[in-house]
Amino acid sequence: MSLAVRLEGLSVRYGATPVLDRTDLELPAGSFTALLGPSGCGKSTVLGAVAGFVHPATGQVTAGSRPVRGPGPDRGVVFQHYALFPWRTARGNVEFALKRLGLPRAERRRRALEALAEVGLADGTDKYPAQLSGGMQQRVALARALAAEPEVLLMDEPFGALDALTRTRMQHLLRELWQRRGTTVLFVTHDIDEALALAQRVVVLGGSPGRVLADHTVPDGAPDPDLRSLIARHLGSD
Ligand SMILES: Nc1ncnc2c1ncn2[C@@H]1O[C@H](COP(=O)(O)OP(=O)(O)OP(=O)(O)O)[C@@H](O)[C@H]1O
Repeated sequence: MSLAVRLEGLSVRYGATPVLDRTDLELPAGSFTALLGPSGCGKSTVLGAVAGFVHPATGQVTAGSRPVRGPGPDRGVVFQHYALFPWRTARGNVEFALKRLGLPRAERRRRALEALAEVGLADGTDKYPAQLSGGMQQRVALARALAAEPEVLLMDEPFGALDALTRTRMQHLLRELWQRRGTTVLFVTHDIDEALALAQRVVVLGGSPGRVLADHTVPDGAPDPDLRSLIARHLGSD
């Protein structure tokens, strides 16, 4: 089993405040893991450490075979707030993100159009963010992350601002994309049902400073109410 991401003894402090305490986590290549936990337990901090935005006080984060020293194109990030440039079209936003890869213009365009089609926005490529719904803007953000062909997709409550129906649609889209592409996904949420609907594995973070409280495999097939209650208990016991 090859690992896409490894956290070894990761501790993070913001100033004098410890936020994560010696956290270990391994993400096998191609896996889909949800990171679940109450507000403030350090979920975004774990994701930020893998993305390379947050630096460990102690411990190490490895992506592929390389220690993480900062952001890189091997790790794509999707946030709750889409952070699109309002003055660029959907295609322009995706193409712009590809500039840092040093790809020729024609290749940037090809990849942008392909990624936008993959997220169901083939007809919206020339629209500006203000002309797109929240769900569509999040599709652009997803296309922007996927167009760089990252090995790891890091998602921080990406559907948290969407209405229930759009959210369900986006969850289906994400599952499909993951199955098709085999990208390793780390998905932060505080919604237990979202975690169980999407992921193969649910890691519960909690405590202050945060640490891994539980790590569950999600069986394929029908929802498992016992697993749901067990995870809910872990969340409640924080
Ligand atoms: N840049 C920062 N400077 C200082 N404290 C921070 C910073 N970022 C986060 N924190 C604090 O660190 C703790 C963990 O934050 P983090 O955002 O990782 O938690 P979270 O579990 O993702 O929370 P939420 O579900 O609310 O997004 C919180 O107490 C938060 O207030």
